[in-house]
Amino acid sequence: MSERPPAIRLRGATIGYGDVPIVRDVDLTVGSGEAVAVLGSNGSGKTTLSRGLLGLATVLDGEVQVLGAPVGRLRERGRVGYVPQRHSISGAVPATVREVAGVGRLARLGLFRRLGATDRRAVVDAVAAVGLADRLDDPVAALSGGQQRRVLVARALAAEPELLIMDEPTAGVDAASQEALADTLAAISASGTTLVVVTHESAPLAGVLTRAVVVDHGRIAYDGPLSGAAHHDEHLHHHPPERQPAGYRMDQPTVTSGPRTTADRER
Ligand SMILES: Nc1ncnc2c1ncn2[C@@H]1O[C@H](COP(=O)(O)OP(=O)(O)OP(=O)(O)O)[C@@H](O)[C@H]1O
Repeated sequence: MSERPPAIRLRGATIGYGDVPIVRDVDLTVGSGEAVAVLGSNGSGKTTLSRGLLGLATVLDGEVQVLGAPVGRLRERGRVGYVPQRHSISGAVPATVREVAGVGRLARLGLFRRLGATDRRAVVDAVAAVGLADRLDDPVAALSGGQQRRVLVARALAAEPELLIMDEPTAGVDAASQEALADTLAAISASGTTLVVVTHESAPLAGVLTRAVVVDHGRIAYDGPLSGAAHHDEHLHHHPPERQPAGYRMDQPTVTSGPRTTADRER
């Protein structure tokens, strides 16, 4: 048995935006090293739950602890990696794949440190892990949407986080790359990293994710083996959402992007 605290611990947690609750009265413990799928229909609250773990949505009631610390109080933020729900990196930023992945590594080091040889190697490894080794020095703007999505995954991997939270990492990613991602996540999981993956398509990652949490109208409707989740989530095969919020900048450190505003959502 691990002596580490649970990676995630929610007790009576209500999470929302402003003073509007979205996820209500949730109890959930994810042990260190677990690999969990968060499933549920569009709008059920999956993203809000994951953003609550990152301090990007408001904890309105109850307790939310991440890696043993109340949310927002974790000092080394690079211990938690996040792949946000975006289909691609919006253009206009003249950065290369290596540079974007490097930003993820900086989140671990603190922004004013420089990348050393070990860090640079971790960045290259992360990019290779998502199958983009041959695109390292290409501008991300020259990549396809699915490839840009993989760069976001590499950015999170580069920090070698203890807890990796991914929102729809396989959306818009082709089958071969999904397989590569599954292999990468399997390796990370085997090394002890805790995985929480919000997804509409658990099949590509079924070999990695063992436990499923199904969110329905802001509450947990099922928590058990992934194999038993399907009939609790009749919307599992719905298409992932199409939203692409404005104002997103890929040069932001991994977990510091602010919550979406109402204005963003209405665009
Ligand atoms: N920034 C926000 N401000 C206010 N309400 C929000 C915000 N983000 C999401 N919501 C609302 O919270 C509810 C749950 O949204 P959430 O994104 O958590 O759902 P989801 O289960 O991840 O859905 P999807 O599968 O479509 O991504 C929705 O009703 C949505 O309108």
